[in-house]
Amino acid sequence: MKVILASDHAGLELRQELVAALTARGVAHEDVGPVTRDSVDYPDFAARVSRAVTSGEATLGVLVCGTGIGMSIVANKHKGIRAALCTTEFEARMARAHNDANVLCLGQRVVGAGVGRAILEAFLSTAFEGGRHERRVQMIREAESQG
Ligand SMILES: O=C(CO)[C@H](O)[C@H](O)[C@H](O)COP(=O)(O)O
Repeated sequence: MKVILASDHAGLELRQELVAALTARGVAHEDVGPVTRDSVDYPDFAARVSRAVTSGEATLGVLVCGTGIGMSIVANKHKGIRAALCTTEFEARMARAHNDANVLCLGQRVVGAGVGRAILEAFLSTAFEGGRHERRVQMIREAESQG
């Protein structure tokens, strides 16, 4: 498994916390920035992570902005991306187990570092359940193809 992470300026510190957590846990990851708190535009970073996931360069993506909303809107415009904006561990588990979400979005202005780390842990440690959920995820793919 390889995780790719990005943020905008409003998510930089939480992203750095998550990178440190992945390093401590020994999870392969790539941090694609930004490196300073200078104001940047979240669509650029959401696109970078989304393309890495859809191309197979990374298994899962993590995007952090102020609320996580902008990142999730952009990521979900990318075909093959199922981005989940999560504020609780439960949502993160369900996003993986039921929706096979492949991008986790977090808001640094919404959740603290401890909760953010716990959400990431839940997201990474939960497998897609398949079964009835596979049929529904397939319906999402079909909806994407229909435009
Ligand atoms: O897209 C967002 C809100 O839906 C993100 O939270 C951004 O990080 C936020 O809009 C950035 O705001 P700023 O005033 O430019 O710091």
